[in-house]
Amino acid sequence: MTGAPDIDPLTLALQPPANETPQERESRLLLEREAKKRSDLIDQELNRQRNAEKKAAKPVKILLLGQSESGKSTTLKNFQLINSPKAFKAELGSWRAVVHLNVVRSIRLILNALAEAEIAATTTPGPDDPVYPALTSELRALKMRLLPLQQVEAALLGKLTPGSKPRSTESSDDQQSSAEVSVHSTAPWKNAFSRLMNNVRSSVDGPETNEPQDSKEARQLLHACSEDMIRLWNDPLVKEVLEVHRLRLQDMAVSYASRLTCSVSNCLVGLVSFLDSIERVTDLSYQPTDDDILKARLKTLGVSEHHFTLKAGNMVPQGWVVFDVGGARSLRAAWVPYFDDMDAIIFLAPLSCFDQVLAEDESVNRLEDSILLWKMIVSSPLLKNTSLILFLNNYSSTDHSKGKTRIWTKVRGIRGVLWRPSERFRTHLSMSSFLCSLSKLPTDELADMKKKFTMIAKQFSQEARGFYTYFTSVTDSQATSDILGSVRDMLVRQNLSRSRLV
Ligand SMILES: Nc1nc2c(ncn2[C@@H]2O[C@H](COP(=O)(O)OP(=O)(O)OP(=O)(O)O)[C@@H](O)[C@H]2O)c(=O)[nH]1
Ligand SMILES: [Mg+2]
Repeated sequence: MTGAPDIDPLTLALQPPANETPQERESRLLLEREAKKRSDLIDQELNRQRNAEKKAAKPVKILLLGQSESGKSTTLKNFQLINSPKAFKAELGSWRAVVHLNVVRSIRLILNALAEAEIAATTTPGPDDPVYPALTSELRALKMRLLPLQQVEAALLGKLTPGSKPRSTESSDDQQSSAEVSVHSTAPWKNAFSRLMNNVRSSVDGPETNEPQDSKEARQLLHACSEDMIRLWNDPLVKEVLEVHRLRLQDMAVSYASRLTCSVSNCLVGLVSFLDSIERVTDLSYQPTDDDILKARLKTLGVSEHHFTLKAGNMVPQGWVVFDVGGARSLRAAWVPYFDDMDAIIFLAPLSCFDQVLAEDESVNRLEDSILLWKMIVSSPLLKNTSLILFLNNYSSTDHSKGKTRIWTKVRGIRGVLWRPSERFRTHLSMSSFLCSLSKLPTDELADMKKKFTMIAKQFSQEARGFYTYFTSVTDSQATSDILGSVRDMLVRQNLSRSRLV
């Protein structure tokens, strides 16, 4: 069959007119070239925008690193408080249980020290040994009356990780008695607590009505012991016993003893605030404040991931992911898989660790460990392009009552540390409350500390990268909010400039 040739109408329309003159042809081609140029430019711009959007849509990833008790989880809580306050509030009930565990645990550590004092009274001390004061009959009676609190601790811990034993980095029975409250970050501990306390809604909306019997009993027992706990903590003899206990055990090379010492000293530092607020936190209607939650100690095991949507200035809100890790030595191998693809590391170096040893290894000074850890992180090839944000933490600690923390102030001989506080610094610390004094530390000492970490960052970084330092006190929510605000703005700017939008 024959007919008209099958010509595409669009091709037909685009064909040059049949009677086109050479000048018309010339100007048509010129117009076509210009149109093509414009079209290519538009394509290029669209591609660039697509790539930029792809990059901008990628969440900003931050990894919190540092040794145990350096303040990583406290920094994360600040992120939550600032960026998802509703979720933070919804967890009040869960945190109340953690605060109660903190109180019970610190009381138990004091009772342990009193028990040591009683045992020591039956033996003859060495010529240089600090000697325990004799316990009064009132103190002995107090100790007996507070023993049932151990059941409260066991009950709360038992509910913390249902179906499994509460985790601990320590193993023997004795050590178990001084073990820290810790749960694996993948364990649904908050759900477990919620079930235990059955109060997630009521903690937000009003009084609890449906609390399980065992947890109610635990709270009532805590409330009933409140006066005795206050009396114990305020007894000057107890302070003396704790001071002698610390000095004695510091000089002993017995592993368990040293472990207990550092447990007492390191942990009570974090728990003192609750010992000073026993009446308030054991009240039957107690609801934790934001401040309480920031100070409540719950050791992290494993790595946990937290998602936020943050808005910097008039920018489009952006996804952020913050990773919190367990800082104990045995948990550090789990960090490495997270090194890849991080935008920034926030490293927390605690300033309050000159005279402390690691809870998990009493032969290691905390400051030395922190410096070695910083070196390892700075020189890691996986992190060579990652920005470093250093929080020199505890700089301004105004949140502890004066005097009561004085027992932890003695700076004793530190052998083999990479950075040694000067005589002036040591005198300064030993004269005043350790925690309270940090806000008044000689500025040249702080500058030295900053210089030390900065030098390592410069010396061990394989490539040029962002490096920012802040003096922080992450239990101070206002100050931390300002710092996290500037970290956010800085990372947003950095991300934008990487995606060439600015
Ligand atoms: N006063 C004061 N206490 C702090 C500060 N930072 C942390 N703490 C306390 O120190 C304790 C330990 O803090 P965390 O944030 O749990 O420490 P971490 O680094 O997460 O420790 P791990 O989970 O064991 O790795 C808590 O009781 C905190 O309240 C600070 O800046 N000032
Ligand atoms: Mg933690």
